[in-house]
Amino acid sequence: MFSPGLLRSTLDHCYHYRLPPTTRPLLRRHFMRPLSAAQRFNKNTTRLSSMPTKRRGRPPAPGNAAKKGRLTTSSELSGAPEAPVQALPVQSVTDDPLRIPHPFHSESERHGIVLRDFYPPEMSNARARAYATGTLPRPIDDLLCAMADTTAARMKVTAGRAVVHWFKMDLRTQDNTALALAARMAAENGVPLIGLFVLSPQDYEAHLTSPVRVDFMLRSLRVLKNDLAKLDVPLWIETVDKRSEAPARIVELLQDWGASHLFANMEYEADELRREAKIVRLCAERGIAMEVVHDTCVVLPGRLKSGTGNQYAVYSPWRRAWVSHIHDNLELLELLPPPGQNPASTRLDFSRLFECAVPVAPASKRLDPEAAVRFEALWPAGEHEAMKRLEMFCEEKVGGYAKNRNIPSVTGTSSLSVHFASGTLSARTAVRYARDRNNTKRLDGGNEGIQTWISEIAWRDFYKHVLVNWPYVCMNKPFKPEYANIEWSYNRTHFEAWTQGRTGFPLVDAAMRQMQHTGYCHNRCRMVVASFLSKDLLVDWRMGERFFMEHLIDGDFASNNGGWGFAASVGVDPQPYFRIFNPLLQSEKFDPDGEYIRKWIPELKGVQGKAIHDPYGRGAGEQARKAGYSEPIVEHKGARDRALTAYKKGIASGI
Ligand SMILES: Cc1cc2nc3c(=O)[nH]c(=O)nc-3n(C[C@H](O)[C@H](O)[C@H](O)COP(=O)(O)OP(=O)(O)OC[C@H]3O[C@@H](n4cnc5c(N)ncnc54)[C@H](O)[C@@H]3O)c2cc1C
Repeated sequence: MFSPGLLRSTLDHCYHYRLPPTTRPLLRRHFMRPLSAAQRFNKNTTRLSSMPTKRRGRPPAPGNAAKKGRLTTSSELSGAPEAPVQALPVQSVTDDPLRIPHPFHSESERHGIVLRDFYPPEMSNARARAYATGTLPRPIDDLLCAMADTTAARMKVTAGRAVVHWFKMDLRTQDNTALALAARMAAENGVPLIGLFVLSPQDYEAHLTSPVRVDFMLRSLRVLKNDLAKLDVPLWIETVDKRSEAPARIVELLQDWGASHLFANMEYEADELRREAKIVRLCAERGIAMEVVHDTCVVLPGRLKSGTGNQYAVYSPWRRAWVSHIHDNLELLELLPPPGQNPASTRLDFSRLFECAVPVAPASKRLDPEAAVRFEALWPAGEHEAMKRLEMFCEEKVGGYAKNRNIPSVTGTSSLSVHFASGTLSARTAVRYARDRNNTKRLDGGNEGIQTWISEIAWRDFYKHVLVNWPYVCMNKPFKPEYANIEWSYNRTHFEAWTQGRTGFPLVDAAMRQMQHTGYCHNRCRMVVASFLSKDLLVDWRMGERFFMEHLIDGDFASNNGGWGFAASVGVDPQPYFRIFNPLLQSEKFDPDGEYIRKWIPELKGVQGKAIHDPYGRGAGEQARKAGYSEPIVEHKGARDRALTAYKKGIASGI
């Protein structure tokens, strides 16, 4: 059973969406205010306009969804044809100034940054700012309103034949908020708990999920399925070809199983928040209660406010607030138990569900057999492996973390990001485990390695907080909208040299080869290569962001976007854009003996001394050339000047 403190915190996680009294009227006001002419136009012409209706960048028809039930008609949710629309005069979308795309939108489409199969053109900077100021509802507002509007309906729902937990990026049984709540409800009502996982190949395309990440998730699902089976809990895996069909299919499954409660943890990306808002409403229409709760962060996004009542946009003060909030609310670090045993009758009553096999990856995301074996050996999957890795790191490495974490040739970091990204480990468990090993039992005192490591996990929370409050970062816009006006380069030769580790800058090349080979790259090296692409090559940072997502095993939208924002100076980092990494100095400082470079660039194995950092500039050019290593594709000083000019001009352009 849960302790009182833990129960409180769980309910807080669960019912945060019922909104603090001060927020609720605000949101209500926002959603109930009369529609502007432009909004009325958008609402009426959604199907007449050329814009697709399912996309990350489009807000819900403002002010309306809840009241008019626009999002909850079954036909819209199921994608079935609707009754013919009365022909309305076709007006230009430019009637709504916020719908005018950004002037450079065709560049971002042409270079695969905005995926037009799924999303609208790149939005204007004005539209991004409208999200920032709350003039446009954020995706989280959609979900909060859906939850608020369905409260009465959900409260009335009585226990059905089963309770369902929908696993998403929370592939674990330990300390899983929604799963624990589902399990408790099932136990209290004497009905079985059922696990559900929805595999959507289209989502993998739209979200650029890498094949290694899909492979890791599927392997983790196998572990999860076995663990649940020991508790007589079935795990049903449903493949939904069209992502727009997922909401209706989920409801259908619940109805088949006679389940009247569905639990899920919240995911903070725009598509997911909007999808969950739809499912909440659809479920409520069908007499099913869907509960979406916070779980993935230690501190709920949006919970911490600065002295002026605003959301923090800078990490350091936010982290101080994060630490003191946890110290004041220690129940945030209490861990939830795994589910208990299902009734024995489950095996009979739901026998078919136990027969469900974990599918193979969709064709476009499948690893070749050699790579599959390699990645399985490199990255054992599942929550037991995550715990083993956490214990081993805290026993052997965390003490030296502050000293070693920036040295890529040393295995000084935890490599747990893959587990956080797939949810095989909760961030709470990691923080709690490390804190308990600290002599002060504080997050900001005692062992320096532990403190530093916990503050890195705080970065993960911070970037999710940024994503929730500035959701346009999830719609291909930079956090600082005016940085969208920089005239980036789309030089294919440069970009490919970067992706293949052939830029002639050894540290950059070593890092990119590490990523290609292992699906992972050291944090310092991620910063160096991201800075190199966006500043030295002036290539649109979003091409790099995409490439990372397509190759990383720990690809996580918020952290990846945050990291790119930091390195390209377009994000929350308060440092000015003219702080430009010098790849040579970075190499000398963080890989002084060239150990990391030699490991990943066999062509340079024989290069001795300091020449390893710059073979062509330091007398080892002939040797490097003979071994087939590229010459530098740019000259840093000139590239730096070019970047400074382009940044300055773009920001000043005032678009
Ligand atoms: C350009 C760029 C892209 C990145 N893309 C991703 C990504 O897709 N997914 C991802 O998980 N991390 C990303 N990061 C952050 C960071 O590089 C990785 O989290 C880290 O290298 C993972 O290694 P580790 O688990 O050994 O980290 P450790 O040093 O052991 O840190 C522990 C945990 O803290 C979190 N963390 C550490 N540093 C950061 C950071 N800078 N930002 C956010 N969280 C952090 C991670 O969850 C990490 O597992 C990116 C950083 C940059 C600069």
